[in-house]
Amino acid sequence: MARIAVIGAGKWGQALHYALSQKQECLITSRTKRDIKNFVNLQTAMECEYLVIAIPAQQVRQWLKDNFKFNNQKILVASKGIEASSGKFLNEIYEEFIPRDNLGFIAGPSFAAEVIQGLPCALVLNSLNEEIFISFEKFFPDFIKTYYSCDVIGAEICGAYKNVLAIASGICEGLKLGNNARASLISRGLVEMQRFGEHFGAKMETFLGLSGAGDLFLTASSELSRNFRVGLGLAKNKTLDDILIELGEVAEGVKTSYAINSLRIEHNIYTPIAAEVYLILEGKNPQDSLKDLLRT
Ligand SMILES: NC(=O)C1=CN([C@@H]2O[C@H](COP(=O)(O)OP(=O)(O)OC[C@H]3O[C@@H](n4cnc5c(N)ncnc54)[C@H](OP(=O)(O)O)[C@@H]3O)[C@@H](O)[C@H]2O)C=CC1
Ligand SMILES: O=C(CO)COP(=O)(O)O
Repeated sequence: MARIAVIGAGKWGQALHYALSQKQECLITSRTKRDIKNFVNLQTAMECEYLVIAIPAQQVRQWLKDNFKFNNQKILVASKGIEASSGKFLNEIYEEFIPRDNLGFIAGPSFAAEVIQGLPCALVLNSLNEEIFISFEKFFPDFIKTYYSCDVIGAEICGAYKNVLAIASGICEGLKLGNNARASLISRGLVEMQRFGEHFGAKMETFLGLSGAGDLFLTASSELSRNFRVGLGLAKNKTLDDILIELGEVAEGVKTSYAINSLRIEHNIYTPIAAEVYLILEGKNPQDSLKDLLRT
């Protein structure tokens, strides 16, 4: 009997399933049935001792309410985002359903499209309980180097915030503002997300490592990123609806922009780039926004 299962067979769930199938049998399940080796129903997956959950951040609460039965499973959360309706981080939502000692959170630069080809990458497994890291690290294949961190909130904020910054970077690219502008935006974005994180107790070093700078540099500089592609579409004055239909996959930065906007107002945090992304999503002209951000 397999001891580990992935829940959610989107891009990231399938890539993690591929990776976690290298050393042992790994089950996978999803809302929509798929022709994938070891695809099982949800009940069978839920019987595993170890679960990796890769569903969009905005769906997590409802999914947990409707489907999850806690049976002392150890869980790695693979999603990146902040719940827009409440401004809650994913660790806060999961902790409403599962004891925190059973929870871990994946962070770090990891495009599913590369992981599923077995290309090397490094991930951080974040948990307040180091035993979660020790339990899960042995499941990962040689091409994924894993690190431990206890800075759960830092990892959550990095993974969510960099998606919003990737939208801004995609806009900058789409408007052909040049490499200098993009590097300015990304590095200022790193400072911005660190300032936001500090407010919630995140550690500075998390922002300088794989979860922060690592994932931000990756996502904010590649068309492999869905969030970056949302930015490219916005720069072409496409409607958000058209962009998301064309994408056909989740771009977490869109809803997370709304969450960050509410949190920055509530907590009075200076987040100029995320604020402009929010305004663009609400209809501001991207060119005006980038001018407002980059001019002296
Ligand atoms: N793709 C990547 O490179 C990476 C993605 N992530 C994060 O992983 C998460 C998932 O992303 P990804 O897999 O790429 O997204 P996709 O859009 O490829 O897939 C999302 C999957 O979530 C499932 N899903 C959607 N809504 C629900 C729901 N209400 N209940 C249950 N399942 C649902 C769908 O399953 P079904 O198709 O069966 O309906 C769908 O396949 C995101 O938070 C993303 O930021 C993190 C690192 C890398
Ligand atoms: O989180 C990711 C890579 O680490 C994937 O980013 P996108 O969702 O923008 O494709």
